[in-house]
Amino acid sequence: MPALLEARGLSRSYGETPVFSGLSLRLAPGELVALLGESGCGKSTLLNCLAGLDRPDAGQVLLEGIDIHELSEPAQARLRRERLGFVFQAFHVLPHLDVAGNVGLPLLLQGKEDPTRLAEMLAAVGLLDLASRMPRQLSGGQLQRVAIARALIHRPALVLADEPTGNLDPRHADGVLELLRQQCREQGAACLLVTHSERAAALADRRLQLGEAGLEALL
Ligand SMILES: Nc1ncnc2c1ncn2[C@@H]1O[C@H](COP(=O)(O)OP(=O)(O)OP(=O)(O)O)[C@@H](O)[C@H]1O
Repeated sequence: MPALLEARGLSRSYGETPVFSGLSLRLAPGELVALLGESGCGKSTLLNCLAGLDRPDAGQVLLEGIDIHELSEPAQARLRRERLGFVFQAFHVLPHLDVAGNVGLPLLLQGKEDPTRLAEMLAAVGLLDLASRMPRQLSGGQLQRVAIARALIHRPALVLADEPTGNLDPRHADGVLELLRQQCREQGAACLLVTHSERAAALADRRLQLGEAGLEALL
């Protein structure tokens, strides 16, 4: 099967300090892959390079066959807006928009507002009753669920999620994992999920470990 996402020979350093070098990775459509590794090993840096939010020092990232780092800035931004769902570790919820405004933003930016889809996503993460709340009035777990719903509402081909269940109780964590699985199963999306949770990793189709030896498959 052709890869939905393919990274070849990715390297990234901060100054003289390498974070990783020569990493290669393939995600097929419909796959949910867990990315594990100790704190500070470079998981977020890798996700940022895969999303085009950070530039690797060497290597290529192909999303649906397109080398994203070769695109102009506006073309890259458009590709991210349309094909990518990114769940940031720090949420990056916009403080001046309410819950519905944040979750609906990807559709608004594409000129494809869809109140039915918005209600469906809010319900899926248990935030329908909080649709008009402002972010400052939300708990950490609620903010995390806003970030998940916003990442999935436009049915992205690729989901990159940085510890999306880190702030959630087991019930909500299971709900979020089920949503990610559904996105893979029903939309053929590929999902790379950074997690420290055994429970989340156990639900993935494959597990990869990032460490000093690079990316290794875990059985
Ligand atoms: N802007 C930066 N300048 C210098 N070093 C950085 C910068 N950002 C990250 N680092 C370093 O790069 C390494 C990888 O960081 P990264 O955030 O990718 O790790 P991580 O595996 O996601 O960690 P965690 O599991 O704690 O979130 C760390 O040692 C970190 O200190």
